[in-house]
Amino acid sequence: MTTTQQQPTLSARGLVKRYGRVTAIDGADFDLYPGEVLAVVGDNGAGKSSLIKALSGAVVPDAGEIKVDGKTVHFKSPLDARHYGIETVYQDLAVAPALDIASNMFLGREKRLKGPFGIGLRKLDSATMRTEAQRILDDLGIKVKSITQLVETLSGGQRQGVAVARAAAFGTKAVIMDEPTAALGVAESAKVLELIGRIRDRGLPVVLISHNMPHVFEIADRIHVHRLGKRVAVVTPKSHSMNQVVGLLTGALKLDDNGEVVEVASTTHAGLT
Ligand SMILES: Nc1ncnc2c1ncn2[C@@H]1O[C@H](COP(=O)(O)OP(=O)(O)OP(=O)(O)O)[C@@H](O)[C@H]1O
Repeated sequence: MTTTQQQPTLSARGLVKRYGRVTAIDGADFDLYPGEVLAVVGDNGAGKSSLIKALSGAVVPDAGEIKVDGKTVHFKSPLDARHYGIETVYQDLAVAPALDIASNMFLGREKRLKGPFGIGLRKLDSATMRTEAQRILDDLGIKVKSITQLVETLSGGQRQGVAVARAAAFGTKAVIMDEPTAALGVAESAKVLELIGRIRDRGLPVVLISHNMPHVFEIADRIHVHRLGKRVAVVTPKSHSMNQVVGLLTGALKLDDNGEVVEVASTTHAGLT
């Protein structure tokens, strides 16, 4: 159960990221608490991807602060974020289709044989990697024919499962997922959502970027609404309706000082230059 009395696992204050004249993140705040699935929603171009890229080390923000377990961090690359236990599953998945499942699970973290074969000849310990990869998939309830199956022979949902399982296996603080169900059918999406729930229940908080409101309402504990480069609201599927969340992300609605949803008077394009 999430309470905002806890210390966030991953948080940010006042993040800014500019690409030339475009301000993709404009003073954004962010909080992920232990034991939760936090959905990040927003219109196209709101800056969701840029925000998670900053949180996962893929871009370096121009200003602002990121903290892991309350300690300020300065990620210079995704590897830095990984060292802190933050794993990201990107939209394009970054799996190697021509390699088998076990090799994909250990991509960049290959195990070498002990002794002269491993140290001198850098021979891979394929047997151990296969056993461990199988255990990870079994733990998460992901079924595949064989751990030595090439990833290119898997369905989109199974590939997503391998990428998510890899993140869940190596992440110790958080798993961030950018639109994990975007390319999947109904049944495969349901499996990925189930998997997200299982990862959360095993104690690893998940950040889920999604345009799919029914998915968000099905799985998220809290919803971070992003608009024009910043966080404009945090609500829950229990306290707010899908229509309200859509209103908040389009700017038709806003939260007032008491946290109540109110309509925004129609604007006359003030502020647009
Ligand atoms: N590498 C880049 N170079 C230039 N502009 C960029 C770059 N990445 C993002 N932007 C711009 O920053 C803004 C925010 O983009 P971002 O991809 O973070 O938004 P998003 O909310 O994830 O959008 P979508 O839902 O469409 O993926 C957009 O105007 C986008 O065009």
